[in-house]
Amino acid sequence: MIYKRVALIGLGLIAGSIALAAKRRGLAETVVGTARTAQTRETAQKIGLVDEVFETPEQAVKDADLVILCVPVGAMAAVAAQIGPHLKAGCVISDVGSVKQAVIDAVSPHLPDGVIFIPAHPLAGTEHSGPEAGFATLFDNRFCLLTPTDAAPVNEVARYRDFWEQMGAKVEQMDAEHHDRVLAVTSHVPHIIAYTMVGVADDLRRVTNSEVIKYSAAGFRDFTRIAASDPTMWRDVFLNNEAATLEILGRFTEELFALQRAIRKGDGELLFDYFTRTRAIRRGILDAGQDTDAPDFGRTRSD
Ligand SMILES: NC(=O)C1=CN([C@@H]2O[C@H](COP(=O)(O)OP(=O)(O)OC[C@H]3O[C@@H](n4cnc5c(N)ncnc54)[C@H](O)[C@@H]3O)[C@@H](O)[C@H]2O)C=CC1
Ligand SMILES: O=C(O)C(=O)Cc1ccc(O)cc1
Repeated sequence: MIYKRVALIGLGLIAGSIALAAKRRGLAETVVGTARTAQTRETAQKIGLVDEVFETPEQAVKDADLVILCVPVGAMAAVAAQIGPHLKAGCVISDVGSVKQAVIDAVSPHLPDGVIFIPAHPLAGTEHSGPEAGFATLFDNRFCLLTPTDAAPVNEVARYRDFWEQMGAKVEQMDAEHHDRVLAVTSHVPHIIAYTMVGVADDLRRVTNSEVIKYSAAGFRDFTRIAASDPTMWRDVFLNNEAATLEILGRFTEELFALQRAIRKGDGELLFDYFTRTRAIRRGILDAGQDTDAPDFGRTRSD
């Protein structure tokens, strides 16, 4: 056991997976939770996701040694304001938001002295959401990035790292701004590209009444999976990682125009060289052993 009492705020895919993974490995004596809607609370209770479901975040965090905010990034500030005065002295508070600097800025002002904030981001998920989407093996062999400030005691960071490692994750530490720049490239912009491509195909379908969906090949199917991700969550990601995503999107559109020009000019050499370079990147990922077990970026439970 690492923490006696763990409280999860928001009972969706990530909180559900934490509850199941922590229970599976006996990392907490008690895991409690709360969710905004009565329906989510009822479902969580019915499927036994946590030991106890509370109606309000204030009730849920009472006496908790570890509190994890598992709500959309845009909701973090309001939740922190609500629970701040009710946190146990010396407890650890964390979050799982896909963006880190904005969450630190939103949450920190609401935390009383003595509470230890260790932001985290598990690089694991699916396009599904809600309490029934969670599963115990979600974090197995996936990275979890911690972005604590210097104020967090080293021993508490080590303890929290242990918690994630025992849930199956590979834990690394970096500063929040760096995290947001890296994730803009590896996750946020790829998501907006998928949303765009599916939107374009949908527009075409309407215009030509063609059979885009019916005959969609594997590449497009992958886009549709990503583009089925939760709209609230992804709206909040872009609103809260604006600078980094805009910078990467700027570079992306420059490259896209270069490729567009090559196609128009019949510049096969440019296209071939470009695709040869990108193929090597994929092989690099495979060689690093980061794709063999991908439950999230590559496939889902239902595949
Ligand atoms: N879905 C994914 O693949 C991943 C998500 N994350 C991050 O984890 C967090 C949670 O995501 P999921 O578990 O996927 O979402 P989810 O939609 O499955 O669950 C979110 C939970 O937050 C609650 N909630 C929503 N708005 C709220 C509000 N305004 N106030 C209070 N509670 C509210 C919902 O009722 C629900 O219980 C997000 O910050 C997301 O960026 C991190 C890694 C992967
Ligand atoms: O489902 C997928 O392909 C994902 O990309 C999952 C995911 C979504 C958001 C994150 O912050 C981390 C992982």
